[in-house]
Amino acid sequence: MAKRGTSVAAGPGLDFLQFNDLACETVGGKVLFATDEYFAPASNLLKGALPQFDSSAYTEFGKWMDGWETRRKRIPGHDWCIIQLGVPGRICGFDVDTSFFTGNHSPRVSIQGTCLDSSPDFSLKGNRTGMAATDSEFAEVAKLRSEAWPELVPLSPLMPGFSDCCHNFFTSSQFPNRVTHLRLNMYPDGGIARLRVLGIGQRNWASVSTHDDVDLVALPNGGVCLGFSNAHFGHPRNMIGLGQAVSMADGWETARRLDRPNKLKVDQQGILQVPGREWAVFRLGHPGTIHRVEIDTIHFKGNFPDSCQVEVCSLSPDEEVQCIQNRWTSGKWRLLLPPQKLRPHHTHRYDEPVPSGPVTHVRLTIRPDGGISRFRLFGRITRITGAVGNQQRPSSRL
Ligand SMILES: NC(=O)NC(NC(N)=O)C(=O)[O-]
Repeated sequence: MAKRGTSVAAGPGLDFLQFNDLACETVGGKVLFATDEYFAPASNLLKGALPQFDSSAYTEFGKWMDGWETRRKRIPGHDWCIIQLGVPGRICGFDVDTSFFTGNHSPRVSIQGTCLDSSPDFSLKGNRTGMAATDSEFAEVAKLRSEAWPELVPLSPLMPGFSDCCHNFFTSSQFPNRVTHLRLNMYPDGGIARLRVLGIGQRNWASVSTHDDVDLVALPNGGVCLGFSNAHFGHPRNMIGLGQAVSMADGWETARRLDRPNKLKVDQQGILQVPGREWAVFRLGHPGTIHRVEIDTIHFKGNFPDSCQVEVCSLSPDEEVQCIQNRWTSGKWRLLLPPQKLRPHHTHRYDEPVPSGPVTHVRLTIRPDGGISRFRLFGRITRITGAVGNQQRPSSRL
């Protein structure tokens, strides 16, 4: 198990904790089956919000807990559930978060995974607190033969959910294949607050034509954040999530920079002249040519950035490794979108960016600081050799 607070390698210089959560309910992840949901339903595992605790909250079944919690087992066997990922992809690691489960946390887990051709047509519905799986649900799930799925995390101990040790990190680098479904096993029973499944989406690009318009940086299309200067209030990966942001927490928000001058000056376009900036770098899901940029400041009203700019480059796998290792201080960046004044709570559409040719990486820079809720890069895929795209990367690298 990887220790809390340490960087967890997912490739040369990469930390899988920065990757996307492919199972979160906000990207369509769902629990299809759970052996038992007596104290709290398994669907809680996939909530986007951080786990909560209310010392005075009880249900008719026992203490209210914000996670998946089964009854104390008095029969042979162990508890498990089947999760359908919202975004199929390569899994680099897991965070099994036991927040607030102390004295009732699951002592051990293992995780299995597979890639199914089609989604099973059954799924748990509604609040299942107080329920165990029925015989017909067991018969349905038996058809998946999930007990034989490859093991991504072997049987491993879990720490209880005290605030200093509630994150149990596991790497999954030994399993390079695309995954659509997981089986989470608790031995023998107990509670887990959240399961974060960290990886990179993998779309089937063979079915996409070079004439189709696609968001090349979107999470389901394989976009991934590979570096950033500041993520104090919200991680930049949130910007490539599905749909419109639900709140400020669903976007990228930096801390206020401390180097903002006492008296502010603007240039002729009304853009603030300040020394400070914040940035985030993404690898596109597929190399492509970008012809439309969207920058959304929805929800950021008193804290939107004054301006932004977008740069692009095309990197080979080795060049990408070098850039990650030197924290993106190098790179062959070209301007895609020159500095633009931004407005609060607004979707900015730029239909005529600088023609750039095929690119693999993008850097969004904001001045001096603030929040962006969504970042979209519409374009067309280009089938080029030698450049980095998730679908073309050797299995030894992400
Ligand atoms: N106090 C508890 O949490 N007890 C039990 N759990 C719930 N949720 O009531 C248990 O022992 O598993």
